[in-house]
Amino acid sequence: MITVLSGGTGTPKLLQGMKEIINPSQITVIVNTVEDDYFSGLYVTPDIDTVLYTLADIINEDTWYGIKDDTFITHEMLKKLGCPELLRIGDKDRAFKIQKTLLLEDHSLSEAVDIQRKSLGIRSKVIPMSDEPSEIKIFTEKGPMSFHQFLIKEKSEPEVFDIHYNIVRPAPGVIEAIKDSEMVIIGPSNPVTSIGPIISTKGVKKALEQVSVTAVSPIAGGMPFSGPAAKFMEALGYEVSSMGVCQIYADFLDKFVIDEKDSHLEEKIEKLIKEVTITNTKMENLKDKIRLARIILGEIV
Ligand SMILES: C[C@H](OP(=O)(O)OP(=O)(O)OC[C@H]1O[C@@H](n2cnc3c(=O)[nH]c(N)nc32)[C@H](O)[C@@H]1O)C(=O)O
Ligand SMILES: O=c1nc2n(C[C@H](O)[C@H](O)[C@H](O)CO)c3cc(O)ccc3cc-2c(=O)[nH]1
Ligand SMILES: [Mg+2]
Repeated sequence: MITVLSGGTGTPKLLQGMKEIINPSQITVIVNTVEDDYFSGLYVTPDIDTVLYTLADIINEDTWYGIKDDTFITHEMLKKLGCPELLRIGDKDRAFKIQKTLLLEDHSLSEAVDIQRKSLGIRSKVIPMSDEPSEIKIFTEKGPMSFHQFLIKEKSEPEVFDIHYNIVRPAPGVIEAIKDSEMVIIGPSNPVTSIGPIISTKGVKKALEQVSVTAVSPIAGGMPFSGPAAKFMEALGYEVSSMGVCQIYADFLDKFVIDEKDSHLEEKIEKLIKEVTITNTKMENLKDKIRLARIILGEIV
């Protein structure tokens, strides 16, 4: 069994490559829930839905959220009716979110996700990091705001001073999945607001210290490939580099895959962890994703 820790963009790309070279039923994905929130009365779990749509091959790869070729009739009508949504939710995607919201009336989040996973014919297990609600606050020059206000309304522009989120208990199966795994892969997701909440979940760090953990850097040449990771790492006092990412994971990390642009960091990183692999970590197409997955899985495939 391989367990993967995931957010909603970088790691789902890697999952596309992994499921091509190992039996999907051998994969368990533990997903970030810190951004989960209500929009238009629906309980939206962005990273979970992206992972489910990716494993079901229906993800919109232009945005890394929502369903490909979806329509936005309800979203546009809501705007006309004067109750616009912060998130641009598609019509099929909305149906999926309505189903999850209804399931949550008498199921936990992890039970609801497992029912939706099966309804999409996905053989990999998908587990939310926790069944407990999280709350995240981004402290900026414009004052404290929610993750989506910062990301979407403010387009990640304001300067960030700090990030706070509450520590939650793991969902059933999270600690067991880590402990029973041949290897745990930390995908190239935002180390602060995607992987940070997962490794801060009670008992997860201790479990990671007992197994083989490999991570892929979401940073190359001092820059993230996308999104606000640089601002968040700076706010927490980490260098915006693969070295900074390595320091965030240093307590439990065994192997680290970094980009060719960071080969100058190899020696420094090897002082912290056993094994460094240098390769092209940019995933532009399925070939890239399979090549990177093969390097990470090594002798397992
Ligand atoms: C807003 C976004 O959060 P989320 O959608 O949850 O995304 P993740 O945290 O899962 O991933 C963002 C993370 O991914 C890195 N990324 C993107 N493409 C690539 C790639 O081709 N290779 C690679 N090694 N990393 C990639 C990117 O730099 C981001 O840091 C968010 O927080 O950004
Ligand atoms: O940046 C955006 N992210 C959108 N996201 C992604 C969401 O903001 C995620 O939290 C981020 O990708 C970070 O994980 C959506 C996710 C969904 O599940 C459904 C709809 C959306 C819509 C948007 C959007 O309009 N803009
Ligand atoms: Mg996310």
